[in-house]
Amino acid sequence: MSQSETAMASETLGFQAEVKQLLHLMIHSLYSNKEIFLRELVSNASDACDKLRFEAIDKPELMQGDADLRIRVEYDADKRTITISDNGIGLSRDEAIANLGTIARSGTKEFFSQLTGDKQKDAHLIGQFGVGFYSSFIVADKVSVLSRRAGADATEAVLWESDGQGEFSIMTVEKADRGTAVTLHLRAEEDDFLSGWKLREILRRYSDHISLPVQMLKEEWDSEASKQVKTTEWETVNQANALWTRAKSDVTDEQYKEFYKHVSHDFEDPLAWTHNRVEGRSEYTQLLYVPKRAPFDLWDRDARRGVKLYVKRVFIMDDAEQLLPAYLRFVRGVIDSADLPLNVSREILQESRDVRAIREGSTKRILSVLEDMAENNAEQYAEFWGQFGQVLKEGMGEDAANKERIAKLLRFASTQANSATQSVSLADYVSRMKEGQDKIYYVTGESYAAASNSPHLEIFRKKGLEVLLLSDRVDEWMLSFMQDFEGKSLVSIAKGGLDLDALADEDEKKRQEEVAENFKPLVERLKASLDDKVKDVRVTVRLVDSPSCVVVDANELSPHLLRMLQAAGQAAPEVKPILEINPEHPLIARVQDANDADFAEWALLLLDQAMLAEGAQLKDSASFVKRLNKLLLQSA
Ligand SMILES: Nc1ncnc2c1ncn2[C@@H]1O[C@H](COP(=O)(O)OP(=O)(O)OP(=O)(O)O)[C@@H](O)[C@H]1O
Repeated sequence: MSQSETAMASETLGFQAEVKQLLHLMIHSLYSNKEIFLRELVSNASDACDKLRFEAIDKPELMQGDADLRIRVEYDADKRTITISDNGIGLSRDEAIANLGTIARSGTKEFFSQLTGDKQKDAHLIGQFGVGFYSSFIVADKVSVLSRRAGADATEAVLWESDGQGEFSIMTVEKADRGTAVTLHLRAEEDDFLSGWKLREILRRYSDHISLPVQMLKEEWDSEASKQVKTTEWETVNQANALWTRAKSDVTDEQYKEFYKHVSHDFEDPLAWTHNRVEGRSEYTQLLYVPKRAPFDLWDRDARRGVKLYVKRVFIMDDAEQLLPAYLRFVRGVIDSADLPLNVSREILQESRDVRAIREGSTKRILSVLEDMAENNAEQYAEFWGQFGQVLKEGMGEDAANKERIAKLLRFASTQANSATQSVSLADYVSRMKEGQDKIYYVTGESYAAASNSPHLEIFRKKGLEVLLLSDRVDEWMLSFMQDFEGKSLVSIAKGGLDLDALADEDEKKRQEEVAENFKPLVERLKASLDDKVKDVRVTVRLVDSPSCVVVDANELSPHLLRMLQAAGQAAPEVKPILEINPEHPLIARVQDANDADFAEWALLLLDQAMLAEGAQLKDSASFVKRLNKLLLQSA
């Protein structure tokens, strides 16, 4: 290496606690997959070259006469080292400290709290997190990073070194050329990697898709020494063209998968992908992937998104959020535009017609991938839905143009399957509708258990009518954008008067009217007694086993939504419930016979227990308990 190390301003710093934890876990859980360190370091080197190429659009002087970007992998069998070097953007001293000693991603703490100590589970989690640079320590007991930032003087280079135990040292040194060289001092048992053949094999497997040349020194057979010896000539060991520019037929599934790992920093294979060249009004290539697993920061609105933007093969930016709507933020991949200017900024992206065309086209593509999966591979779709269903639901509100397609992709829990798994599509529901049924019924609740035990379901269960059970946080919001599906309106069974007329025969209707008439005096008495606590009291047919329930008018916010608003600290209007009573329940007969002194207590009890069943918290639970005990004793 052509540097003279002047020990200037050397300091030793500690890793952030999470880095220490990550290093420890990684070494122990990823050991069976250790060759991935090379993929990660080559991937970082390639990113560094991409970044330089982008910065050089405005500042061509950064190239300093060396515009042939490339990555080199060398090994030294005597010193037992492997060095991965690039002539990319490089790191300044401050950047080295910030990027190679901390993890600057929000949610890192929460992520680490999920780790269990179980190697296999943790390996998955770490994979999701992205192992990156730190994977070097799986095979190395000392790592040196020598780097000079593009544009910085030769004397402003930096040498970062660590044994991965908790600290790293950093000093300012000299480096003749721009870029980064990462040198791994291999652990004693890792000598296998000190082989040109072995390293080439790993590079072809994991890094063939890298669009820059990955070079190694050519080796020749030396018959005198009876071994392969290195020459001084560099040769390129990968295909070195951008994978997405190749014809589909020239790319194997394995290559697609490896490329996915490079762009997504994911550890696992993707679930599906779509690769197309779009021509016409706007010209671009898209290679988009649906991951298998949700990243740990899927719910973080500021988390990085996954699609990289290239313009004519030049990397422009990571996570260009304009390229896909937010509800598809789980998608990873690359979009390469032939139309955008190279100096495109985030502001320009926002206004660009080309970007709009790309977004619309890419959204349609992803929806097609999902539709295809839903139709032809239900098991895979179920896996997708389990991970990303809640995010896709946001599309109902966010993407009016594709609402109908998204609606078909939705899956719900329902009384038919009687399980919390969301597997019922609206089309399934419609195909099972009873004769005379013209509505799609649903109920919302804080949890699956709350929804599936709702007293509102009683009559539906009795009549064998299917009801969708909704309990995801996003559901109430989604429902406000979903009035109907294929001409059938969606109706909450906990709102408004229940209109099951279409399903009741004449005798039943007549009987209901008679019952309502007979109970009029009781209803009036309850109204008077509960007064300002309820909006109305009425007799219902929706209950079978419960004596009472509460509902709200069809145009009012559901109690569940109100509670969510309150929990989020938002001002929520006060909505008085409508109390409905089940005339067939023995307790109602009991209330009817109560004397004036007890009647008020019974009325409150009917209301409070209905509120509880619905999931509300009572304002005065102590009085409820007292009242309950008093009335229990009376009937003993
Ligand atoms: N060869 C390199 N040249 C310049 N900067 C680098 C190089 N390698 C790493 N870095 C810097 O160090 C940072 C951390 O790298 P690391 O591999 O840990 O994470 P990452 O690539 O950002 O993402 P992930 O953790 O998902 O792999 C990078 O984001 C980059 O800024």
